[in-house]
Amino acid sequence: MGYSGEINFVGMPIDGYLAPFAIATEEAALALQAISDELEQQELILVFYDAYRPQKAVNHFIRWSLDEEDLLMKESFYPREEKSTLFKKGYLSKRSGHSRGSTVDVTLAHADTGEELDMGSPVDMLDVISNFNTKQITQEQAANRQILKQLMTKHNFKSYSKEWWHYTLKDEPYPNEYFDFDVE
Ligand SMILES: C[C@@H](N)C(=O)N[C@H](C)C(=O)O
Ligand SMILES: [Zn+2]
Repeated sequence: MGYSGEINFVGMPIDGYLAPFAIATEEAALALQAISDELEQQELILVFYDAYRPQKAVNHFIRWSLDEEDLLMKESFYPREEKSTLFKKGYLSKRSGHSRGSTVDVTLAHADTGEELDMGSPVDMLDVISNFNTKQITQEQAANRQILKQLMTKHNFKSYSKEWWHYTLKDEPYPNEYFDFDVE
């Protein structure tokens, strides 16, 4: 839940993230619980990087993208992209599914060690290597992305071609509402 701290592509706590919590609609939360239950048999766990995102946080991302001089986190999060193109290229959205409450950024980890499966790029690496079907990763990394995708799609989440970690509930309960209450 990096947006309440400093380890994220902006490099500071993001507006509206007052605590490292994951909030989701009841419908999404129930589906995610079912996924977690199923993962237990495989000794894996779901790791959350983001869930509900206030619109004020999206507005923070927009302001940040317009500040050409602030390249504090470029090397770690968007080394091959210009920050001014991140929205245009689909790595960020001005009307984010996250603000509708039924979108999550997730990965898988081993239940015993907490070690994340190798997906070929870290969550929020804003780069072509994070595109689901990139050719820049190994077969094993691609297989790990498939494990996550199969599980999420089985439980009615749809994937996003630009970011292997980003999933939205298919029948989301608030398809046209962009919430703005704080994460706390
Ligand atoms: C920034 C990344 N975690 C993300 O969620 N990107 C999508 C496109 C979004 O902003 O909704
Ligand atoms: Zn996302």
